[in-house]
Amino acid sequence: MSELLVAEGISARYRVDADEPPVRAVDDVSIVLHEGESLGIAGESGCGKSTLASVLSLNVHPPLTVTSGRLELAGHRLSLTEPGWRRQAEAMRGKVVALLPQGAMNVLNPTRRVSDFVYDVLQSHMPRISRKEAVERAAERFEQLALPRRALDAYPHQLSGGMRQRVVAVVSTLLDPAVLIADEPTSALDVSSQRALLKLMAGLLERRIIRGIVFITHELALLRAVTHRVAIMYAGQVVEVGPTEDVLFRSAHPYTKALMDATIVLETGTRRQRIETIGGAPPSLMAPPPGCRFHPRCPVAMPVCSRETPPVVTVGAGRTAACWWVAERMQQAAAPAGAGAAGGAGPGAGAGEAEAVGEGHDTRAASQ
Ligand SMILES: Nc1ncnc2c1ncn2[C@@H]1O[C@H](COP(=O)(O)OP(=O)(O)OP(=O)(O)O)[C@@H](O)[C@H]1O
Repeated sequence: MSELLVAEGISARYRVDADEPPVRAVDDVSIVLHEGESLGIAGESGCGKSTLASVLSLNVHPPLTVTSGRLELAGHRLSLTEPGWRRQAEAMRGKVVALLPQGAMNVLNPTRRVSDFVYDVLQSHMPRISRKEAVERAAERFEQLALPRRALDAYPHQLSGGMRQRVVAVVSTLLDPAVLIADEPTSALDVSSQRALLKLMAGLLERRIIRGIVFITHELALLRAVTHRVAIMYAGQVVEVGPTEDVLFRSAHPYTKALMDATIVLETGTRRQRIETIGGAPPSLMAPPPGCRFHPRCPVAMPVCSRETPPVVTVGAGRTAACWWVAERMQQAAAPAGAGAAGGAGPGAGAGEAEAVGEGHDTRAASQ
């Protein structure tokens, strides 16, 4: 499968106060989106998902800066720290990559019709397009995706929230971007509007209107519905990547397992959530812990985890996890029988496949 988006070693930080260290919101993240694929990005609130969405969609504005990394988007290469990359990014925004942000429906101006919005969007990239052509182009796309053509004549208040969100989603694809970065696009929608938007996004891919989607959410149920593969983030880093069902139901990384077992708790007075099944809270991204950032909360942490950055281990076909504990288990599983494999992966976990971490906790305890 060919690669549509390749992000390598992306680090991005917010510097809000000169007297304080920057917030290292995304730190050395590498991901790949394949042609025709929907890739989910999940993790607790504050783990850097939206920041990564901003970088991947080339929407990087102060106080956010990119400190390292390379991006390849539909054959266009950008080195995000070289002078001139912003100009290049500006030319690609909307045309090569488009962002559907949280609460996108609110971009519609209440005093103007949807058709005015369509014209504004298209005209800003295609100064010569006539209003008639712009509206016709949108109408065709609406029909293709089973949205009523009459929505173009409506003012935003005449449409439901779900319809407004779908309208903005479709308008964001009018310049035929290769990649759509959808950042929590279904948040604040009721269940039936969520379903309709997910169907619309699947339609965009199936009809090859777009060639790939990065779908950001903290709702794990949605990942199953829309994504082929998923990357799990913790404290600004990717900890596990693989096919969605494998990552969610046969998690390799202790954090993914915790996330799957979690009761997500909304913290009073904020829109942040934390996981209740494991103690502690995610670290401050101004001063993340050394080694593995999850080690202070990890039920299977080893001494090395607090000292050294974990290796990225292949745990199956197209699956990786960044974890010392997983690395040790893979090594044990690969060792010949009787060669000190006590406490290694259990039955069914061959050299190329780590077993789900849930059972692994018990196995490891037995080996100590
Ligand atoms: N404009 C900003 N200025 C300073 N820090 C920011 C800003 N936006 C985000 N951050 C910080 O960057 C870190 C990552 O935030 P980000 O919004 O990317 O996470 P997230 O996983 O998308 O969270 P959520 O699910 O709540 O949107 C957090 O520590 C957050 O407080």
